[in-house]
Amino acid sequence: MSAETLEFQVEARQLLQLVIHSIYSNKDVFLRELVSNASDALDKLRLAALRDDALGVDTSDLHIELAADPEARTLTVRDNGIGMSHDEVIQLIGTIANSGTAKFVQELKEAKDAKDSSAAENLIGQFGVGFYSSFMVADEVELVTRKAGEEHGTRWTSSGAGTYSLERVEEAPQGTSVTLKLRPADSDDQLHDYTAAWKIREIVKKYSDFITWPIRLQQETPEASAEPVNSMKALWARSRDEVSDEEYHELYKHISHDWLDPLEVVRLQAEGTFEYQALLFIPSHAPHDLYTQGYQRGVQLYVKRVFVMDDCEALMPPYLRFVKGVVDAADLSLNVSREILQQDRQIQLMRRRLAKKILATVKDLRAGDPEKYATLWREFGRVIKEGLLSDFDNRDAILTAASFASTHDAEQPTSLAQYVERMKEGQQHIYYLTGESRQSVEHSPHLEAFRAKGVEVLLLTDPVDELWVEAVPEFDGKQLRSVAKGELELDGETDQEQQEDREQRKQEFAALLGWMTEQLGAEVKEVRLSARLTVSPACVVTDTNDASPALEAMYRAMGQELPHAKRILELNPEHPLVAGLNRAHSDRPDDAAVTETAELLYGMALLAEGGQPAEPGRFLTLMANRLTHNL
Ligand SMILES: Nc1ncnc2c1ncn2[C@@H]1O[C@H](COP(=O)(O)OP(=O)(O)OP(=O)(O)O)[C@@H](O)[C@H]1O
Repeated sequence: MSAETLEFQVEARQLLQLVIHSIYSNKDVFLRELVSNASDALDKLRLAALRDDALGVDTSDLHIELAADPEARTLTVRDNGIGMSHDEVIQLIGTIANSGTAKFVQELKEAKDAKDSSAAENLIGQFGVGFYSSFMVADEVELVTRKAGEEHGTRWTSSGAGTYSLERVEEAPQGTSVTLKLRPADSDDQLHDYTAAWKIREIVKKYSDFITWPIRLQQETPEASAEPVNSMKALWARSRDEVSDEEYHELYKHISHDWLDPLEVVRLQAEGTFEYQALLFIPSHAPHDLYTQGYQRGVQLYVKRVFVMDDCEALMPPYLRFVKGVVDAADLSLNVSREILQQDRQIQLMRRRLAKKILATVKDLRAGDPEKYATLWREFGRVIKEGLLSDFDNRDAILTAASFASTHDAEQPTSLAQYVERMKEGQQHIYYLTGESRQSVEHSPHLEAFRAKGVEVLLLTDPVDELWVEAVPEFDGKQLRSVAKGELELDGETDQEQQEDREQRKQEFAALLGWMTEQLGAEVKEVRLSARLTVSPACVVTDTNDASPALEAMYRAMGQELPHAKRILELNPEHPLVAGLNRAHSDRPDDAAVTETAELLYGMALLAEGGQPAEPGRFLTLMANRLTHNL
């Protein structure tokens, strides 16, 4: 069969261009990526053979082989793993499945155009370019592969420009070999001589020592090739002081496909009836697709050092899906299925313990390394808060680990414990305000009385905040209370005098309030006086037991319709506009100007909280009318 020429998918082509003209300084990592892929392929083959007797493959000597030819300037990475079919080669090598690719490529291009090489390097580091990193060191790459169980193989070749060729190979060994036609060494560009045995050894030791398959370096004398370059020691089974941070970091990169170091390493050894070892990593940045459906969790399951399963969802609750690592359990079958794992009581206990350990680590970081903690919370706080809705057992641990923006400090987020410490005398509640952005909530009229009295309010602007505040009743015995809900009674200040004052005001405004409630009845359930406002004339609040508009919108987006709850319009009786409206209503109850002003007041209250009137056009016409009258 003759060769076919195919085009790379657009994003893949763009990414390749950026890799070829790479600004990524550490070129050595290409070998780590190829060895990592080869190791995964061996894991997959062993599992496939275990599950399917009929596959008929020889798994007695699974290994990775590195062969260099200094004359021809080639380096080959060969494995006798699972291999790829013709279609898989197109799918896996010719395209990039990652959903964030287009955005990543765009950002990378911008960084390159701006000649900002550190930003570009950082972006590549966050995304990882896997197999394509070969093109950092090679002019041409050839991949020959035969999938286990198939008869023919496939040869893929490319120089990394727009296209690649595919060709059927009648006789190919099972597995995959990748041959790089190396570019000339250039020490200025950190492009080393990758045909030198010492260099290859150095790279493998540094990046791939823990790989559980033998990595053999083919040399002139066959005897020398028998000894693997890597030690193959499972890092999770070794004690902490035997393993360097670098070794942990390289294992993390292999598991996660991240190119950056993890933020924190977490170890756990459980002994007793159900023995397991866990080596977990908290990444230093959130992946692009953390919030997309089907995001794969990165915890791998091993049974007695043998890889069993990738992204094992039974080992981590969904809100800790960003955690990567390895769990090695002693007493499971190699054939264990996902379904069995989900139901296994021991696994459930393990999952609970792992979650607790991660949360305890977050808490410890807060005290011991505030800078790391700040990064962690910035990157993953949003997803950890999802646990407040699903992990009842760990609710307190999550609340304790969490940070929130607050009116106390424009820059520094606060913990709930710190908030409670700062609570004013007589204050019984933890106050919060939810909204779309810090900017919109900070200017919300709902905060006015709190600001005036110096009472701190948490500013919650993640979508998940709307949900968990409904589900979490209290922290440390203090109830959480929205400043935009219900009747405001600032704690500890309902003294006799104020009560009387309020009663009198109510009577003065009773007629206006009754009339406005009727006028605006289609949209609001009540118009009343406010204790919240000191500057603005009006604001809208949600009744105590009703869902906020944001929550309603959220349920709608999830395909669930909540009954629409009308809200309450609150007026500030001290504001000249409200006082004037009250007078005008009692003097000229039938004047259209009074009706229009009442409607405008409601529209203004909606705008003040970042919303908008139901009919913005009508609002503007009324406003123009009123302004014209005043000229
Ligand atoms: N040696 C190999 N044997 C079998 N399949 C392979 C081999 N190398 C690559 N593949 C397949 O090609 C896919 C793409 O590889 P590539 O290195 O580009 O990305 P990745 O390893 O999935 O992720 P990342 O880009 O984050 O490193 C792999 O997921 C794997 O399915």
